[in-house]
Amino acid sequence: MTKPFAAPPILPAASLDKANTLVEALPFMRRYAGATFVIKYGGNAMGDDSLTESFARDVVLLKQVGINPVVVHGGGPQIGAMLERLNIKSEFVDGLRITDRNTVDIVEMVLSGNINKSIVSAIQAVGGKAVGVSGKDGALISARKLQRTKRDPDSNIERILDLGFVGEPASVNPEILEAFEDSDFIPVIAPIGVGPRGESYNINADTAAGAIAAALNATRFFLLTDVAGVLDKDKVLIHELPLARARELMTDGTISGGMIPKIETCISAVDQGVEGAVIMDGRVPHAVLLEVFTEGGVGTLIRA
Ligand SMILES: Nc1ncnc2c1ncn2[C@@H]1O[C@H](COP(=O)(O)OP(=O)(O)O)[C@@H](O)[C@H]1O
Ligand SMILES: CC(=O)N[C@@H](CCC(=O)OP(=O)(O)O)C(=O)O
Repeated sequence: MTKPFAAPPILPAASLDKANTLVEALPFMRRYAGATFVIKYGGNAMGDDSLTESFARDVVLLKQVGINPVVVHGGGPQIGAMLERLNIKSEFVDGLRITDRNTVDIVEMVLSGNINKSIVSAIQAVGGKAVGVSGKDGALISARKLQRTKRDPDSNIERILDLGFVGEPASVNPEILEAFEDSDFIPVIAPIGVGPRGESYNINADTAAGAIAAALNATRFFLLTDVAGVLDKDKVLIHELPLARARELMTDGTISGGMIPKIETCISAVDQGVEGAVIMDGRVPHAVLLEVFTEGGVGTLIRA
């Protein structure tokens, strides 16, 4: 006798959603297997322990599915807090911290010490393996002093600004990072550069991350910030931004303030061969996973 047909059990909607999410992720896992992703993790996204934990889980998952994540971190607010504790005044020009000899010591201590090791610990606490390096290790980031000029609005004379030990990457030697590619270790990089005489330079973390993404020919460069992505004139998120359009939006003033150096960094990374740069909200839990493994993503994708 044939068995009566048994109706399949009805899955609760939440379980079905989970299954669909996993199925949706599969083609992305295939597409990105073996790819390098450089992720800039900013100081503003670090304040909250649960956010740091969700970021660490995302990075570990990427590594687990065969992607090669490289983390470059900032720490502006944390440097500011330490300087304040030590009663050292700090000023910014065009978003860059004026960094005298005293300040560069503190910047290096906070970035390569406290912050770097707390991200390494966060990754290890969720089961990953991480190793912290600064741009000085393995001569990863050779830096030169950043030259800045500013036009005086009254006299219209261009003046040279001395930002002290603020540097820009002169060259990136990715050898030390290549050593981690075939290992289980996730590199976590502090944006400190080394000058010709072994001196330390304070490099804006977006800039350092962009230079590393370019040197590694990364498939994706993620910039985690505190807005959903690039917004248009009506404050609506732009999902895809070709390079030419990005330049137009800077010229017509739609992109301003802190977003300008980010876009410039993304344009330069894409110009140098990075397949796509994504600006997205690091305050959204699991922002990286949602961007990588879901259709449409969550931020603004900038590409050629
Ligand atoms: N078109 C734009 N789209 C999104 N953000 C913009 C735009 N133009 C200017 N911004 C500003 O840029 C800021 C991001 O830069 P910034 O504050 O320097 O970020 P972070 O601290 O993460 O480095 C946003 O919070 C926003 O105020
Ligand atoms: C030259 C310069 O300004 N360097 C930055 C480096 C840290 C950084 O960029 O951190 P966020 O990404 O968190 O802003 C600074 O001293 O604050």
